[in-house]
Amino acid sequence: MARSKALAAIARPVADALHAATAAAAAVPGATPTNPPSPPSVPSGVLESALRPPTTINEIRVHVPTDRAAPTITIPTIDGDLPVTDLHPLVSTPRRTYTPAQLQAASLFFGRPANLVRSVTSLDPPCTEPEFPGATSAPAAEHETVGPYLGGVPEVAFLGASNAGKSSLLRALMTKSSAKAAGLVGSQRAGATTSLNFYRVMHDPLLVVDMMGYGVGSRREWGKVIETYLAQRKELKRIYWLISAPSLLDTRFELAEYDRAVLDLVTSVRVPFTAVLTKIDVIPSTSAFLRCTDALHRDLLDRAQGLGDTVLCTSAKSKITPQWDVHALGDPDLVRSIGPGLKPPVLHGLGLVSAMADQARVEDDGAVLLTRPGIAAVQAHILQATGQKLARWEGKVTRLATPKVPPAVDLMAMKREIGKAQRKAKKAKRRR
Ligand SMILES: Nc1nc2c(ncn2[C@@H]2O[C@H](COP(=O)(O)OP(=O)(O)OP(=O)(O)O)[C@@H](O)[C@H]2O)c(=O)[nH]1
Ligand SMILES: [Mg+2]
Repeated sequence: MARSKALAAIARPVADALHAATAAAAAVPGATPTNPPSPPSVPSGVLESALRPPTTINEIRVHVPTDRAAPTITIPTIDGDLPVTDLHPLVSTPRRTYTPAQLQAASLFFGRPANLVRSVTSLDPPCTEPEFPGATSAPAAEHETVGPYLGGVPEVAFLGASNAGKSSLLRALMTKSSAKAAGLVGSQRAGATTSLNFYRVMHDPLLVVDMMGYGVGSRREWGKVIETYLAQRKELKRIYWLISAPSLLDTRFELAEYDRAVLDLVTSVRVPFTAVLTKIDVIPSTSAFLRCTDALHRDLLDRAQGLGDTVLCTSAKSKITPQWDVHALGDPDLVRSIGPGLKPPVLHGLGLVSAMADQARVEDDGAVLLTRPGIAAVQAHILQATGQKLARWEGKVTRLATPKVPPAVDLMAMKREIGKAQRKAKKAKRRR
């Protein structure tokens, strides 16, 4: 009831904002969002405040001295280079950390067969008024409720704009065969998922809901379904709000108008939520990665009233080679030396993501290949959000003769391997 009231209070402004944003996008077919003016540079005095992230991080410079003295990392600002230690409270990502055993336990849980148990296209009361103007016209809606069958089971939902990567992330959480059997596929076409789809792993008391998207490519009546579901579903324990890295790169690190409106909606329904930065494999550099997470944090701080607790970073691609500066941010010695608070896995960059990957492998040319970055962390997060006991699954991990998930990344070993591969490559080059 309280949720409904809160929703009623903001539904109209949200719908208006969605209308404005979607109509603007629809007005010029194929138009890309106009780039906002560059944010002003921030004087270092402002950066000292631990409450707000910086509004500019253009580039990070890393200087690693040859004499093994402590390296320095600086960020250029209008007041000169700012040592990165000063930025620690601002640029570090507060996130839950999981032990390797917990991550393995979560993967083990999701490694079992999962099913699509229900698809819902419309919720009672029937939707009569379009809430996402600018979207295409509606097919005849089939009205149904989620039903008593699924009542009482804690659930989490994947919310995000069309094409944000919701279905792909869910597919990455499950085994290939479960995802195939459940018909869970990602699609290049925005608006591919047209219903609320409830998935369940075995008979465990946990449902993961893949939602239809909002924004460009969505349909009018979906907005009402999304709002009603978020506001009224008492089983909903946590919302995972997905923002794709390509969309942030396109808009020069600004959230789209409709994403901001949805952030306000999510905040108003008072369901805890977690932001997920998806498709991190397309991010071209460490500084772009920092600016993506920074943009999300800024909006979470400004608008989410402390409800959105963290930013998880994921790629649904099974293997990625980040193009980031491996030596700068993945080097544990370096990481340790730059400041007490700035150590893995809190650090942005490769250190953070590789710590979240199931496995990191060094290729012959020294490139690092990460397997399923962020996926096990999302699995563990979901288990915690729905009250599953990770410890119960940890026990099973140790009893398994061959754990399905490879051991967690050893950054030191990775560093040694990178050095070895690079020396080998150099030698081969000299010989040629
Ligand atoms: N590079 C890259 N592409 C991705 C990733 N995740 C999803 N994609 C692609 O993004 C597109 C959209 O993915 P979906 O999972 O269908 O997105 P969605 O949010 O479910 O979209 P709707 O169902 O339309 O709301 C597909 O072409 C995917 O292959 C990722 O981690 N990396
Ligand atoms: Mg989908």
